[in-house]
Amino acid sequence: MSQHRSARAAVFSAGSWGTAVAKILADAGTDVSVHARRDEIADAINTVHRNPGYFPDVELPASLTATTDPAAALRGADYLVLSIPAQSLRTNLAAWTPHIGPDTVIVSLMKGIELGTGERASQVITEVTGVNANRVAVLSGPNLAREIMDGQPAAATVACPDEDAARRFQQVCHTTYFRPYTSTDVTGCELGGAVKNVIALAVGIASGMGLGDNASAMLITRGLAETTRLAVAMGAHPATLAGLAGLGDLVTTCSSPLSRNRTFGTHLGHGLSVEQATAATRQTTEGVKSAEAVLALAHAHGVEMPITEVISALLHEKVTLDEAAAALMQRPSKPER
Ligand SMILES: NC(=O)c1ccc[n+]([C@@H]2O[C@H](COP(=O)([O-])OP(=O)(O)OC[C@H]3O[C@@H](n4cnc5c(N)ncnc54)[C@H](O)[C@@H]3O)[C@@H](O)[C@H]2O)c1
Ligand SMILES: O=P(O)(O)OC[C@H](O)CO
Repeated sequence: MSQHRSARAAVFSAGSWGTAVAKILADAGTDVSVHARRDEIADAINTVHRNPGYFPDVELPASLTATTDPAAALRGADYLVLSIPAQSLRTNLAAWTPHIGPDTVIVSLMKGIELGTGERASQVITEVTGVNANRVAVLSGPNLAREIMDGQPAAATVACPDEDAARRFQQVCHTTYFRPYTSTDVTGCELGGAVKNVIALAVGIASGMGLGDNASAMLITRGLAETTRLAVAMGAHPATLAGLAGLGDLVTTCSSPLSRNRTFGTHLGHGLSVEQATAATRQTTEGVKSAEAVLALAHAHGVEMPITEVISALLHEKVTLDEAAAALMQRPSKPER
């Protein structure tokens, strides 16, 4: 990247988190081009500097532009920032790959595991694009898009096997309200981000069933234990799961009514079916699909994940709410670990 020009980032797509990260990047002085699927969203970003689909009340930096043309968005990009539903990544990325430059670093914002393959987003990215893993990074942490759009303070982790690449992206997304740290533990960050969505479904369900804060704390704490067991079995560093992309994200997602995963769980706890809860949810709720993929990883790695197991059974409507709660409470007694 030239020392004489600003870094340039292409953000795909103009959803909730894509828009928030595009704003962070632009506020940090990075040139940003957002790829939107719909003409009216791209036009509104370019003309009135707002995204009417997600944050009609927030004015975006005037330097932030949008297009529906992937080639135009990616032209000269130092960074391709990907923020689409994890289950749609493989197909979309295959279409975008011919436009990715030879030195472009790809940054995943996605918190999901691919069904069928059990792959994390960074693995799908290296497989589909052929880009070396040293050019693939992950940004993850306790980051509710709505709060960030309001300029409220937040921190996150940028993970990449190449620590210099992580440091460079850290610089281009560091603002007065957004503080990124670096890490080389991509596996830990991605698993922390994906599994917390499943645990947030559980906490939402408990809340919807009218259970108290003790039950929420139990699910958060034991949820972290099972997340850490899986992540460590897959090569992650345990400290990552105690950090922003682990405990931090788990706490914010399980506590906030802004979380789509927690809210989806609350709907289930109120007695809605999965179909009804899906109909009531407009935005991406990664945990609903990822629960099954996480459970498959747990089985493949011989790791016990009782909360994930019960949530997966509930999502497939194999157990009732009461049976799910009883299944967790009546497990054999054991030491805490
Ligand atoms: N919203 C947040 O607060 C937040 C924070 C951190 C991470 N994330 C993660 O970011 C990722 C994106 O979530 P989001 O909140 O932006 O979701 P969203 O539903 O708000 O936006 C998703 C975007 O992807 C596009 N999209 C939907 N289906 C698609 C498909 N099949 N093909 C191509 N594009 C498609 C939509 O048009 C939209 O632009 C998820 O993995 C989520 O876990 C979200
Ligand atoms: O709204 P959710 O449940 O997808 O959570 C959003 C972010 O991942 C919180 O860090």
